[in-house]
Amino acid sequence: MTIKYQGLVAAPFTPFGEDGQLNLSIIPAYAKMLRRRGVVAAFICGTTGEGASLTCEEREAVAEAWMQARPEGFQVIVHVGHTSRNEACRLASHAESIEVDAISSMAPFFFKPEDTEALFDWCDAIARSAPSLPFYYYNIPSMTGVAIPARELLEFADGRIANLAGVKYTYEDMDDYRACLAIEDGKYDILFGRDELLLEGWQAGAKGAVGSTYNYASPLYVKIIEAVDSDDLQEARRLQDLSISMIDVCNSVGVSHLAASKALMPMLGVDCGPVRSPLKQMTSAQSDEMLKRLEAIGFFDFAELSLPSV
Ligand SMILES: CC(=O)N[C@@H]([C@@H](O)[C@H](O)[C@H](O)CO)[C@@H](O)CC(=O)C(=O)O
Repeated sequence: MTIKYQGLVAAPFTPFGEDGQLNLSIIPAYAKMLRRRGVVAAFICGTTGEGASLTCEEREAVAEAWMQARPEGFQVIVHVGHTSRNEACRLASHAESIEVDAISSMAPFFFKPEDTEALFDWCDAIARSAPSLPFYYYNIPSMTGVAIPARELLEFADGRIANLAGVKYTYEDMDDYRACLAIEDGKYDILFGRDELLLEGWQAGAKGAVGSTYNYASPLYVKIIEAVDSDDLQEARRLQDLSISMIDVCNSVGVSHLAASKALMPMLGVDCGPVRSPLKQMTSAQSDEMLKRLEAIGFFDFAELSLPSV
């Protein structure tokens, strides 16, 4: 059952028009652009995709649009997590009915699972709603407030959730990350989710990584992976430092990292529009400031983009 995603998986932004409604028409160009820039799959409706701010009907429409648009061989993983288990199960069944490649769910983030068994029950119900699809637990304590070690969940669920494929691991606990990879010598696919630590994740044994900055800076990360794989750690560290500087800029312009980085997408030919409430939209002054600071760190060279005229 376990499939291994090898390489970069982007977590796409959900495209909205200026009216704040879905703009699905750009998804074909979005999928082609990702593929052309070295990305192997899309993890949709997650954090970057503002999945928690979409209705279930919108999430289904986004999943259908990616399935119709995806280039040959490009995989689609659908995040189906929700605060209502019934809705999460419904989204999982829908994902199975349109034959996506895998599903994933984060822990519920209002009423939270109090222990490993409660988290297992949550994942089990969702995974059973799409029994033919690989299921990934989405570990993202910074957003859910649930920091149950992923290794504990995998050990508890082992042999009980038939389609458990692994974890999408957006956390900095490298001991737990390594412990997940070590279970039966790599039985589970543990996708690394912290772009600013990709070097560390790859050294620990990651084979696949999911992230938001792979939407617009994938060439940089392709080079980090190549440098680690060829034991050129000095070069890998230099490149990872550029990623950290880029993320620092997007984190410090006065809006969320998500809103700041979504505003970069028109440069890639895919205008994903505004963010949805409650996130704050960037002002044009903030955007100009961000572009100036990105230019100063060489972003347009390492992300292989043209500097827009401002
Ligand atoms: C909280 C958050 O958005 N985390 C990002 C990272 O790619 C993150 O943006 C990056 O590490 C920069 O901090 C991803 O792990 C999220 C992700 O894959 C998703 O959108 O579901």
